[in-house]
Amino acid sequence: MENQEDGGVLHVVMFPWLAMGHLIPFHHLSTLLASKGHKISFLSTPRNLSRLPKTSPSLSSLINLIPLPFPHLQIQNLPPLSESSMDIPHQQAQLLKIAFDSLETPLARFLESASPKPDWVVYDYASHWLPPLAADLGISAAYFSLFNAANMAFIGPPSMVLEREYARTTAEDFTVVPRWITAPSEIVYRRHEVAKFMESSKGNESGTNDVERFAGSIGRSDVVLFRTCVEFEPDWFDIVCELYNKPVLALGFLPPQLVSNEVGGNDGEWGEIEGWLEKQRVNSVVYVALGTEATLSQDELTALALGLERSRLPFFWVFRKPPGSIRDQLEMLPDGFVNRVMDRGRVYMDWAPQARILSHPAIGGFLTHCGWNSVIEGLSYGRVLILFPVMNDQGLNARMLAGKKLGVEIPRNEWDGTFTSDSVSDSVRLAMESEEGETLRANAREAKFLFGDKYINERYVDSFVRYFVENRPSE
Ligand SMILES: O=c1ccn([C@@H]2O[C@H](COP(=O)(O)OP(=O)(O)O[C@H]3O[C@H](CO)[C@@H](O)[C@H](O)[C@H]3O)[C@@H](O)[C@H]2O)c(=O)[nH]1
Repeated sequence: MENQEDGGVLHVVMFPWLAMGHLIPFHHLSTLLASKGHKISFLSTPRNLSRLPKTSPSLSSLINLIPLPFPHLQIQNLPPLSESSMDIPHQQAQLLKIAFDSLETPLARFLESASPKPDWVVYDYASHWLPPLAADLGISAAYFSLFNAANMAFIGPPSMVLEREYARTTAEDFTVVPRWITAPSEIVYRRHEVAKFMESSKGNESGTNDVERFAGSIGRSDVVLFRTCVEFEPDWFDIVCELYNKPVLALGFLPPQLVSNEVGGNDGEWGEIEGWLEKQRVNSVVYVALGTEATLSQDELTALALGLERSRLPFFWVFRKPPGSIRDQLEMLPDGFVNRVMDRGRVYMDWAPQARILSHPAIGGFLTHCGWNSVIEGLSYGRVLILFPVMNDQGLNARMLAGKKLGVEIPRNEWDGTFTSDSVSDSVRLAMESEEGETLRANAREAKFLFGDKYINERYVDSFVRYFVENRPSE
C-alpha cells in the first residue's frame, strides 16, 4: 500500500448499475483507490455483492461492501433472484430499472449517516436521480463512464439529446453520424444492432428512458470519468470534453494487470482449465465469449457453433444458459457438435475466469461481442479480435476496432443481422492464421503495450486520485 499524499484519506462511495459488466470495473476502481489508502463503501444488492471478485486480505479493511435490500416481491414479472442484467432477458431491462430506482431511499440514508462523511460518490448511467441528492449533502458526484469516448460522443451532449430537435426517433437515426459530430466518422450502428438495443429499452415501466438517464447522470455530475487512455482515442476524447463542458478525466484502461491483487471470484476451476490450455500450442486457441447480457437466437447459435467447427482451430467457448431459457445449453448446440469438436474445442458452461484465460499464452484470438471490458481484457494481452457485436455500445466498438485494424468483423446482413457459419470460420481463420491477418495480429500484439502497460495505466490512476484529493468538497 502506498503512503498517503497530503490531503488525507478519502471516503469514496461506489454505486454501479446492476450488471456484471459495471460491477466489475467499479470494483477494479475500488481496489485501486484502496491500494492507495483510501476508504471505499461499495453499495449494491446482496446477490451482486456476492458475485464480485474477493477483496485481497491486505485491502479488505478498506473496502466495505454494503448490501442494499433488493425489492424482489414488489416488482411484478421480475423473476425471483434477478438482481442483475445477467439474470433477465434483455427485453426485461426496464423491470430491473424499477428495482434500481427503489434503491434511492436506502442509498440516501447511507449517504446521510455514513461516517466519515463521504467525499465522493462514483455512479453509473442509470442513477440519474443521484447527483442532486449528493449535492444536497455536500458530496461530490463523479459519473463513471463504462462506455468509451467514441460511444459517449455518439450518445451526445446532455444539453441537446433531450431536445425534440435532436431526438433520435427512428432506427435509421442511429445508422448515421449525429449532427453534433462534425468530424468525418464511420462509427455508426448497423440496422440490426439498433433493433436489438431498442428491444432492451422498449417500454417505459420505470418512467425514465435510457437517454434521460444518461443525460441526467452526466449533465448534473461534477466530473466525468472515462475508462480509456487518451492515446487510444485522442479525437473522441477531445470531442467529449467539448460536448460536456465540464471536467473530464481519463482513468486509463484499469487492465487486469493493474488489479491482479483482486482475488478471482470463481476461479475454482482454473486448475482444470489451465491443464487444458497447457496442452494447446502457443497462440493457437480462439477464446469465444459474449459477455453477460448478449444472447443469440437459435439460428445464430447454430451458425456460430458450425463456424467454429468449420474453422478447424482449437477454441474455448464460454456459453451459459440464457436467462429465462427452459432448454439446457447442450440441447441448443447442433446435434453431435460437442463430440465432433472434442479433441480441440471446449464448451464451458459456467462463469469463466475470463481475464485469467486470456492471459494464457495458448490464446491467440478472442471472438468477442465487443463489450468494453472484454475488449480491454483481450487487447491488454495482445489477442487479435474477431468482432461479433450484438447490442448496446458493441456495434460502435466493433466499428472503431475494425477501423484501427485490431480485429476483423464477422460479416452480417446489415438489416436483419443474419450471418453464415462460413462467415464465422472465414473471419476466425483470417484473424488467427492467414497472411492477410498478419497486420491485425501485429497491431493487437502492439496494443498490449498501451492497454496492458502497468506504468502508463498506473500514471492515469495516479493523476485521477490526485484530482479526487485536490477537489474533495471543503468541510
Ligand atoms: O464467464 C464470464 C463472463 C464474464 N466475465 C467478465 O465479465 C465482464 C463482462 O463485461 P463485458 O465484456 O463488457 O460484457 P457485458 O457483461 O455484456 O457488458 C455490458 O457492459 C459493458 C460496459 O458498459 C458494455 O460495454 C457491454 O456492451 C454491456 O453488455 C468482463 O470483465 C469479463 O471478464 C467473466 O469473468 N466470466
